[in-house]
Amino acid sequence: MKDIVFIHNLTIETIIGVFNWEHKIKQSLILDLDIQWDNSAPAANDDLSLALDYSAVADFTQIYCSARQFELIETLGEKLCQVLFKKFPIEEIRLKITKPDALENARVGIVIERAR
Ligand SMILES: Nc1nc2c(c(=O)[nH]1)N=C([C@H](O)[C@@H](O)CO)CN2
Repeated sequence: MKDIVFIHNLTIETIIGVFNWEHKIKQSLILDLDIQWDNSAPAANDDLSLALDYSAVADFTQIYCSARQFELIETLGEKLCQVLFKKFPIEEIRLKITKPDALENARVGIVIERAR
């Protein structure tokens, strides 16, 4: 089994959606990130500089997503993975994006898994 650093329930307000009315308002998205990271060295040394700092990843993700505008959550997910690979030395990401207000009678979203 591989180690993970996770950030779950990261709530972001951004412009997202395919319809014209969605281009004029911000909507909530909930992101769950599971990022592969070997946690043994940071644990052995009790050293944040060896760890994947979840607050740095969460802050970066928040700023990136709230500053961009896409139609599909698939596009946002793909672009976010690409910039996370550039910004942090990470190898694999599982990303779930939920759009909680999209449907009244269901919870919908996507899951993607990407490797560098
Ligand atoms: N697979 C997807 N389906 C839909 C998306 C999406 O981003 N990915 N978006 C919409 C609309 O924007 C919808 O959320 C408006 O309520 C519809 N289907």
